[in-house]
Amino acid sequence: HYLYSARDAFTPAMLQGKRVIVTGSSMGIGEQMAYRLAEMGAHVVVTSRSQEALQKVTSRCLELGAASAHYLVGSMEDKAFTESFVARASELLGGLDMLVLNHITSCPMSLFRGDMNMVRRVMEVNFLSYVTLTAAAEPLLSRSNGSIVVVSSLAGKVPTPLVAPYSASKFALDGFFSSLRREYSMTKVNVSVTLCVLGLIDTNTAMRAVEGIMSMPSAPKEECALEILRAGALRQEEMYYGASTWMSPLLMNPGRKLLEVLLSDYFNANLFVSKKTDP
Ligand SMILES: NC(=O)C1=CN([C@@H]2O[C@H](COP(=O)(O)OP(=O)(O)OC[C@H]3O[C@@H](n4cnc5c(N)ncnc54)[C@H](OP(=O)(O)O)[C@@H]3O)[C@@H](O)[C@H]2O)C=CC1
Ligand SMILES: C[C@H](CCC(=O)NCC(=O)O)[C@H]1CC[C@H]2[C@@H]3C(=O)C[C@@H]4C[C@H](O)CC[C@]4(C)[C@H]3CC[C@]12C
Repeated sequence: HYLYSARDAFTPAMLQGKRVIVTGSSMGIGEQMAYRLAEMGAHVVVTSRSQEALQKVTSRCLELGAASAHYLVGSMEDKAFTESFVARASELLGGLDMLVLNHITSCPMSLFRGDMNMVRRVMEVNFLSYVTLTAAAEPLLSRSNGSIVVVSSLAGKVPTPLVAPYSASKFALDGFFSSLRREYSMTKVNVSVTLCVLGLIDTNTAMRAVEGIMSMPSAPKEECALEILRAGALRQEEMYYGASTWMSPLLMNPGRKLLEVLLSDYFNANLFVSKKTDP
């Protein structure tokens, strides 16, 4: 009943006029999220390293009905770009209602053989830049009672060979953003955090990456994009898409949820009267 009623509660009007950032949106799932938002009449800012691709995406967003569409070019490996990005994007939007963290750096599927530069780059782009963007967005999202949407993977819940650095970055997202969600709840910060756990999606990147390595059914990026935005708009804690139906109950991990609640009783409640609490 809960899942059915939750799905019914979503209407495109929920995102009409909303001010939304989508990172990693020059292609793939991010590009499709920009188009779904445009179709719903949202204000969008898209970003990645490729200006030409972003120009095409923003033009298409305006054709599809976006209330406004802008792009900012830069790499999330560049700390100066990452640290200034949210301020620049929210200037264009006139505020911020939803931050969709989606970008990833490329890393081929292979056995880990000690490539520490690869591990550092993956953790920097796939994880640390998400934290930097969130820190900058938090005051704006608190003001709008907004939402953070974090795009993750089955590989961020299930240890996976051949993608150890990628998997580590996705597990890190779960640890950080699920903990941040607890802090928001305990300090009455009305910002939702949605972790999106995806199976294989038919983007060019993923199809190329798994070719000859794995045979796994893939789900359509267009529908995936809508499901991510639906979960964010409904302020769901987690969403599962593109994995087999029988996987979802296993991924929900009720034991972890129970421990989350039980362990929070051990904390001194006085520490959580304000978000600006020093430990
Ligand atoms: N496709 C799949 O099967 C699955 C995908 N996911 C997740 O979905 C999300 C999107 O995946 P997908 O659409 O396949 O990825 P794509 O490779 O299609 O898109 C990645 C995006 O990130 C951008 N990007 C890459 N490097 C950087 C950088 N250094 N700084 C800023 N932007 C960068 C790319 O643009 P540019 O090159 O122009 O910078 C592009 O827009 C990821 O978080 C991924 O982990 C999760 C599970 C499965
Ligand atoms: C390897 C992909 C990400 C890095 C990349 O862009 N490589 C290409 C390149 O370097 O040019 C991974 C992006 C999505 C992953 C897949 C995913 O997350 C779903 C499954 C999760 C499962 O635990 C393992 C298999 C997955 C299909 C996984 C495989 C690796 C990616 C394609």
